[in-house]
Amino acid sequence: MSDPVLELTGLEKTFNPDTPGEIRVLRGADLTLARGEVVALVAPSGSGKSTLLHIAGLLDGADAGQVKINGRDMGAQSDRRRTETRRDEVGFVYQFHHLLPEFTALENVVLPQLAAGVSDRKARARSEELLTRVGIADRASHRPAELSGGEQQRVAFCRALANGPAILLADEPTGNLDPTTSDTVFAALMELVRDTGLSALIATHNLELAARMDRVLRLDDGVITNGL
Ligand SMILES: Nc1ncnc2c1ncn2[C@@H]1O[C@H](COP(=O)(O)OP(=O)(O)OP(=O)(O)O)[C@@H](O)[C@H]1O
Repeated sequence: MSDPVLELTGLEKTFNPDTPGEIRVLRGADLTLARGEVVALVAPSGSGKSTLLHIAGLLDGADAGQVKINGRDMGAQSDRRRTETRRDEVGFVYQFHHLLPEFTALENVVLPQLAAGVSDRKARARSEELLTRVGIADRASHRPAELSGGEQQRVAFCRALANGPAILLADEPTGNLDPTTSDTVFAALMELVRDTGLSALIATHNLELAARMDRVLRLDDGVITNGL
């Protein structure tokens, strides 16, 4: 595959090893995401989607296997470099928005940029632009509790893209929304992803949404296979 942004090779992960509660979640999972590609990851509940996304996004480590981001083997990097990669090159969206309740929508998008060393003025301008693109610029000064579920999730998309990552990892990004809202919010996410040329790995139970992506992968029995 030409110019992969994310390469997962032979990932293995076992929780509670050598105990009666041992769960072998990943058993040699391989996955490659090309630049600009949007891939659906479909899997039964409990099969390890979140585990795989956490490892891909450097939030958790694998027992074996390799994670390469933009061609760099993450296992060979220092902790500091891995933290910077997670902050600057990977965006996350979860089923629940995880916005900071005491900050406004705009501030929630500004904060990760300040943490990355962007000036306040630039961070605000970028945040306003992102919120405009997902159609909620008029909600910029609202706190999360004053936003609908769909609006909260749109803010979470903007936050994930705030630092201009190369890769978006999304774990059931519209799984918490009613079907109609899920549809429009998902369309907003896809537009944002396509406009920015992002590569995205999006876990979903929703086969209709999965069918709108470039490729569908399945996670079953700890390995990745093609198709539904
Ligand atoms: N930290 C942990 N300690 C022990 N077991 C865990 C841990 N995290 C996940 N598991 C177990 O590993 C398996 C895979 O979990 P994971 O959350 O990755 O699944 P999932 O496919 O994302 O599920 P869902 O679609 O229901 O969110 C589950 O059986 C889960 O209980």
